[in-house]
Amino acid sequence: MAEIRTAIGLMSGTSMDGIDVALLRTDGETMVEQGAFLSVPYDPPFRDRLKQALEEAKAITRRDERPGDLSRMERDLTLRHAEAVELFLRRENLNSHAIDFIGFHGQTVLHRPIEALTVQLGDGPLLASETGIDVVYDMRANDMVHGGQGAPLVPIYHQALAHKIPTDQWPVCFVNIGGISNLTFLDRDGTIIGFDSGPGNTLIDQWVEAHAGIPYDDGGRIASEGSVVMALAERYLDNTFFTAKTRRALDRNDFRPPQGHEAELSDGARTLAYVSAAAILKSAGHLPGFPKTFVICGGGRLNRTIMGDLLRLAGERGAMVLSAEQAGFDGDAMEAEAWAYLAVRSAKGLPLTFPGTTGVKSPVGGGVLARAAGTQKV
Ligand SMILES: Nc1ncnc2c1ncn2[C@@H]1O[C@H](COP(=O)(O)OP(=O)(O)OP(=O)(O)O)[C@@H](O)[C@H]1O
Ligand SMILES: CC(=O)N[C@H]1[C@@H]2OC[C@@H](O2)[C@@H](O)[C@@H]1O[C@H](C)C(=O)O
Repeated sequence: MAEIRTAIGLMSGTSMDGIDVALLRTDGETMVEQGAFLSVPYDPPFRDRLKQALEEAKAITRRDERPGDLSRMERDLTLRHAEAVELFLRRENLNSHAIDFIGFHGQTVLHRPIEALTVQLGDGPLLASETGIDVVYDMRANDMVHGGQGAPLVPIYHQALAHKIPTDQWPVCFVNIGGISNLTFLDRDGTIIGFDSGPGNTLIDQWVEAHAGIPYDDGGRIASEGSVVMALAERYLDNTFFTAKTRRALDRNDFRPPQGHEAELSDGARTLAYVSAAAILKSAGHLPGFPKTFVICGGGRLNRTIMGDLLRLAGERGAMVLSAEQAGFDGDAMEAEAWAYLAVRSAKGLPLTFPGTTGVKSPVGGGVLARAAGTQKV
């Protein structure tokens, strides 16, 4: 029997809302047993520093460069991850010796697949020495070296979970609506296709922050009071990203929020919620078949306006839309779980990405292993 490992996954996503911590026991293949989950939010000043880091990162031309405050930021971010692990272990009454690996995503500050440039802030060796646990980090870079888009990486984890969906409901499409949205299409013949599908919550967050001073539209309530400004929605949906022949991984800055004068608060939120849902359906047009079931994960599933639009748009084409929870999963924990799963795969030398998921030439592994004493490439 394949060896079972215990791993902690750490995700700090494009929404920059905090650090998600998830425990997973897995063989890195079909055996997956979910454990506890903890979300540690960033305080507003730290979020502001992260936003500033995205600006400073625009100057990076080589992935090891850390202009401006980025070195200090990388250290502070890593120490916050170490604190999150410590808090998690304490709360779960676990000893660090019980954990084989940490899968450390870090914070993406720049992602330019056309230039084969991806930068995640996160110091693996520092996290390993702070926690005393082996850390697998930098899991996107090797994919890009081999011609991939460097994202998404979560599809292979979705595949490991998908057996929970009854086979008569396949093909199934997992959709993660985070800062950016991405999807994974799985069919019974083993087909696995994944790509970024559009602006998830980023535009909505930026809109309500600029015009109402709040970080996100809780429950989609503001949007529910507005109407879609179709001309504005179409401007986003006409972006060449949706019609290009090849799928491309997105950077947080690929879509910009509307100008203040283009809509009033609730109409803007309503329009951007519609854009989030319609973008997913538009991107799904590039799949080899239309899914029978959509499973919606990530924070966007809590925006009832986005979910309502998805139900209507997918329903018009005969598909069912389920939240992660309705399908038997934890929609908040899934990405952090994925990073734990990927860490175990990386340490076992199993591929992380595939031609159908990132466009990489052939399946490749990735990640760098930082031993609690010393670093090596895996
Ligand atoms: N209760 C809620 N109502 C509406 N939206 C919510 C709610 N909770 C979270 N969100 C949205 O979800 C976002 C966070 O989602 P999530 O944590 O899945 O993203 P992420 O992991 O940071 O991003 P990515 O998957 O792109 O890396 C928030 O920024 C917010 O827009
Ligand atoms: C470069 C980068 O960090 N991309 C993220 C981002 O957030 C969502 C989407 O864009 C996805 O491509 C990816 O994260 C997920 C977890 C992934 O790689 O599967």
